[in-house]
Amino acid sequence: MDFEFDEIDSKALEDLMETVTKTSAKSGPSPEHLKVLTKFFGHKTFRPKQWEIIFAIMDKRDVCAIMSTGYGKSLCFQYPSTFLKGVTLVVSPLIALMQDQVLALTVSNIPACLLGSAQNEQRKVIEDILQNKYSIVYITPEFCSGDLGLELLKKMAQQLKIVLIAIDEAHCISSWGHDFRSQYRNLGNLRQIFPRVPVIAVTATATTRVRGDIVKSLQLRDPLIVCSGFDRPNLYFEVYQRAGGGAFKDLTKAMVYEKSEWKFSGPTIIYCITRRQTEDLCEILKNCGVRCRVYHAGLSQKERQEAHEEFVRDKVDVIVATIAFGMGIDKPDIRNVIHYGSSNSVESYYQEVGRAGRDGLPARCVTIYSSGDFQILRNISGGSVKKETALRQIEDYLTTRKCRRRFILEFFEDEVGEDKPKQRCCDVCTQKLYDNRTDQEKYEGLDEKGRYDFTEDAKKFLKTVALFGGKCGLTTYILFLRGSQSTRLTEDKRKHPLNGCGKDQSEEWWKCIAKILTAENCLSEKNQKLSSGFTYQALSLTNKGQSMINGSEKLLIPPPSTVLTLLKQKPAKESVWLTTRPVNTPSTSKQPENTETPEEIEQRMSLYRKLLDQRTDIAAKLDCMPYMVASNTVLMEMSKCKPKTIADLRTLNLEGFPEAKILKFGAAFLGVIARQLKLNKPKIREILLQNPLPDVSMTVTAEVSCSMLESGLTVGEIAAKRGVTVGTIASHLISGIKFGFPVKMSELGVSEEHRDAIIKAYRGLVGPPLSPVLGFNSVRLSEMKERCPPDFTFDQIKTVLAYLEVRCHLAALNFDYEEFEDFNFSDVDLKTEMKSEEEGPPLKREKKDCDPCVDAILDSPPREVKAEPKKSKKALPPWLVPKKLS
Ligand SMILES: Nc1ncnc2c1ncn2[C@@H]1O[C@H](COP(=O)(O)OP(=O)(O)OP(=O)(O)O)[C@@H](O)[C@H]1O
Repeated sequence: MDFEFDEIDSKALEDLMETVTKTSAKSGPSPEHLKVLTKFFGHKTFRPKQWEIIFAIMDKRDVCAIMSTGYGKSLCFQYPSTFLKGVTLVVSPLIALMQDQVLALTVSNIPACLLGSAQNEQRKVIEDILQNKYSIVYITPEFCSGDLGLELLKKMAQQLKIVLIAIDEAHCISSWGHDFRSQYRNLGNLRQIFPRVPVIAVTATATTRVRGDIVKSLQLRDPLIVCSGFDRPNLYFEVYQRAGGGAFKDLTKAMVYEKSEWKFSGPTIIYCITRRQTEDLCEILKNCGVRCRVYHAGLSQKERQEAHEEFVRDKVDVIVATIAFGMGIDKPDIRNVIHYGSSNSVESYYQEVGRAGRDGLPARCVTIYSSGDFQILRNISGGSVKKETALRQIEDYLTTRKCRRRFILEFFEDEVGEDKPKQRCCDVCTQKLYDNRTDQEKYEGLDEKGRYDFTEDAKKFLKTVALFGGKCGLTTYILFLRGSQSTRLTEDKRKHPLNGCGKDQSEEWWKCIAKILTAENCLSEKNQKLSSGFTYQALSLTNKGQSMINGSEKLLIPPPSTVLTLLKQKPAKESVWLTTRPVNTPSTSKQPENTETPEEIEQRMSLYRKLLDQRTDIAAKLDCMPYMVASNTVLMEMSKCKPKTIADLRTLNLEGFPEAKILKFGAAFLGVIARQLKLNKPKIREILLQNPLPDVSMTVTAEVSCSMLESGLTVGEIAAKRGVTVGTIASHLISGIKFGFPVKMSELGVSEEHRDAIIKAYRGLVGPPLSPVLGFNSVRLSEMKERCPPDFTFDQIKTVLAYLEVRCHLAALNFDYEEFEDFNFSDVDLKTEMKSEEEGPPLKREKKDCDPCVDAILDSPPREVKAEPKKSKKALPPWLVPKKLS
């Protein structure tokens, strides 16, 4: 194996192992365990269940772990081989998933490989495995049970130190599970091949029945059963009904409004019910400038792969998909999972939203549905009793008025805590926390008992059903009620006086009325099959419904939650602050106060975006996913702390950014930070463009020479390349100085001695205090030349004067001048000078702080001038006041 944990030699390791087995799981990991964890995985601590599991494995005990998505199951089976310096064999059902994991491990310098049945370099990989080159070997269940696989496994058992057998997605073993794979059934023979090696079975979902099946099939011996629970505290659940203003408007509920644009707050999956819906929605989003792709089973394998790749590589922000987009999405930073249309069961829903926020950061799970979705789902699923029950359960979830998290946890028979609204939990809790008004205080049209009078609308609906003889479905009745002139209605119905009697209410409203009437036993549903095979539900009158049409009985009931959301809301009292956005929800937990100014935040975000770009470049070069290089959190932290050296990076101890990544990618990120820090200072060229020196111009040819100098050529080389004299190039560069090109004085043959002497000569000629901006152009060069030593050239004199001119101009504009190294002095010096003018004699300055150029100016005897009126504390000394400030 070519990875080493060099601080531990093998003797020490044996001693350590003894200590490990003697240590109890409760006493927690030792410093050595944590050292390995940080070095290879970049984590500071184990999550509680992780350590329990890892301890059991190292104690040679079998484990069956049921841990929620994103809990960190992989670490449980990846860690033991790095710590024990052995090999772990992982059986996993999906090649794509294994490829991702192998890539991620390789990036972190943990040697890993993958063996599948249909693989090109099988022989080479097998050779390398047997030469102990890999710490983690991924293998498909099919390969495992083939002849070649069995032979390899036996050799591995004889020749290598196998420390663990891991069965990932272990629910595939059970026909009771939702993804049964027959090849998983044969995995029990691993026990015979590796009798003394501990086995771990991991899955995110397993009922008690499936769990029993796993233990039995894999022949686990007295396994430690660990269940992390189903709760995903970082997920925020929200549900909205489609409002009828178009799909984009609906989706804005799941978006954020930033800089006059609606955006998704990060990588997003939008699930739709049908392929057609995915395509329509994708088109709408594309037209609104969202980078998105569609994914469904009707696309070719290549198209699906491309869409998947573009999403995981951050080339598109949104994937609009059917549930075909599922297993094998390892992307940890998905910020939103949106169901545009209801899911078909609570199980599928929770599995789908489980793909959000696997990195542990907040993520949103938003459902935007319409009651019509259930009919579409019924048509797709065929309407078995099991499917019908599943649909009822998800509908209950969508319409519940209790905490949605609680609903889910109760559904999975998981532990539920106290029944009170919580922060950052779901839209229902948020509503309760921030708006504790009763329904009648909140919505219009409710009586003091919170009831709504549906009598009039109920009668309209029932009359419509009667008119159609109870033979039609909901859609037809609603078309009629809302005054449609569609040819789906016969002419007599289009012209009927009742046509349009309910046009002042929305489609969604009428769907709710139908539901209420069904629940009240006034309507009955019956499945009808058309000759085309399509089924629909006909709604007909019951006796109770019939008698309600002409009776005086009122339908005065508390409205179901679906209706409430359609009622007009009364304005909230000022003190009631309403939000359903988790990101905006204030937390009572202690949050560090952000003391950044808006400019600082903008700078940090600009750096963050550049770090993201750098990550994309690195990932493209390595052909891996960006999140494998560094997580968003790591980059966010870098943009906050702005490390300057590799040592700084190490000190930051960034979660999930281990030593291997620091060494591989640290320099690239540090480069971005260094560039940004410099860039944050306004570029002198930009300042001079906006506030040009008076009476200066620059030719195109001069610009070319300046650019060539910037590209690294010397003055001589530029002259040779352009076929002109050095003097010509010098004149180009001198004009460039006045436009902010950072030409070094030394490049034009000006030493510090030259500079000081020229400034002295200038001062002698013009006299203090200098008014450089006014003075430079009027200076006679021949006079200057006479005042300088004879070997000084005109170009040297012009260079220093050009610098002095820019320098003073910038000082007047209150900019600093770090780009002009030769004239680099801090603002403190200038301010000191300003202060001295305003408040008395200048402070004695330490020589090392002073810029010789400025000293030369400042040290000259004062000249009497008419004092300029003081404008502000920041007023400049008169000699620095430019002619014109734009
Ligand atoms: N001890 C830890 N400390 C901090 N982060 C961790 C720790 N263990 C795992 N993680 C992080 O948690 C995230 C999810 O880990 P992992 O992919 O192993 O989850 P999982 O349980 O296998 O999820 P899934 O069911 O989706 O496959 C990863 O970003 C991983 O780096």
